[in-house]
Amino acid sequence: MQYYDLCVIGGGSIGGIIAYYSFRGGITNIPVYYRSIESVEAIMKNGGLTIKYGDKEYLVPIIPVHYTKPIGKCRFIINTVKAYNVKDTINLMHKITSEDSLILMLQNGFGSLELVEEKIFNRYIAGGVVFIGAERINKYYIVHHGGRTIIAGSRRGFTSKLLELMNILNRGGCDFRVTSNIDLYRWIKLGVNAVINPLTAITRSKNKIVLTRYGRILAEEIIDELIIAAEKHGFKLDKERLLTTIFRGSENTSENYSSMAQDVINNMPTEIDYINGFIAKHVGEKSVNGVITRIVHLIEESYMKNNYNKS
Ligand SMILES: NC(=O)C1=CN([C@@H]2O[C@H](COP(=O)(O)OP(=O)(O)OC[C@H]3O[C@@H](n4cnc5c(N)ncnc54)[C@H](OP(=O)(O)O)[C@@H]3O)[C@@H](O)[C@H]2O)C=CC1
Ligand SMILES: CC(C)(CO)C(=O)C(=O)O
Repeated sequence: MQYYDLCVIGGGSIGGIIAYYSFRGGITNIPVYYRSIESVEAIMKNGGLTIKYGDKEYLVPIIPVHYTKPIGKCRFIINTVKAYNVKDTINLMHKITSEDSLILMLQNGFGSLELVEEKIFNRYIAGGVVFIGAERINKYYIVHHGGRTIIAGSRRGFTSKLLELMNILNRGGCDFRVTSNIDLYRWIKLGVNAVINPLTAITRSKNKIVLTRYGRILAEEIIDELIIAAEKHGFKLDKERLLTTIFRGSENTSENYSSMAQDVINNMPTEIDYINGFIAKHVGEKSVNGVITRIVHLIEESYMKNNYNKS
């Protein structure tokens, strides 16, 4: 059985950026798993992933693999598929891990980490929040639009494996940090995504739309409800600090189309249920977050002609 140091499941925008930092951090053989044969073939033809960062392009020589044909076990597995695809990767994660492996889930919103914690035992599992803007231009070409911080932590207790992963990614230029309170950061990141993602998706705009007058008004309305939801889970968030984080996030990634805006532009399903829909479940369906969730679902319905199976 072949052993790899690090594997990525889902080599889209964020998975590609993780492969880039890992490669620069000294990991040379990186299997990256994809859902479609088209992605595997396009990346093989290109000789790897091309990452544009600033005005430079880097070729990252990954090993593209279809998710139904695993090629070996991995010490670190970084899962960067969309939240609604996580359930399809559970089997793969079982196959490519051993009891010594660490799985890091990097999806936005709530639900993905919980699902993996529920389904996978005898493995180290961690969650992380990503403050990076990345855009997938085509199957093999990804643009890094700014930000370089990832905060990760395990809800099953401290593991030094996360520090090992931190060393690799830090060497590669990523500001990867480890926390003992990952849920606090997941709530803060939920605030960032609950504002930036639907506002950019509805308007099909770059992240800087949030910095406009109505962007700021809506941000406050969304965040007021998020604070109530967080309190129900025992987290007291400060509104002004949260808004500062959100607006700074929009500035740092101002030229990025959020992952949800990219979904809408590409006629794909969105993660709205894991983000604003999750907040609405706590504060009522008639809330601002409830309305935003329904508007984004309406937009999805306008282009989803049964050509993609979300279930
Ligand atoms: N884009 C961004 O700027 C940011 C995104 N995030 C979060 O990161 C996560 C990933 O988003 P993003 O990178 O934008 O997503 P993308 O849509 O760009 O990429 C998703 C990737 O997952 C692959 N995939 C889907 N199903 C499977 C499967 N069953 N097995 C293996 N691979 C699979 C797809 O394969 P294929 O190519 O074959 O379709 C694709 O390569 C999301 O939760 C998002 O919210 C967080 C911060 C910033
Ligand atoms: C950080 C941000 C807002 C970057 O665009 C993101 O998480 C996303 O696009 O999903």
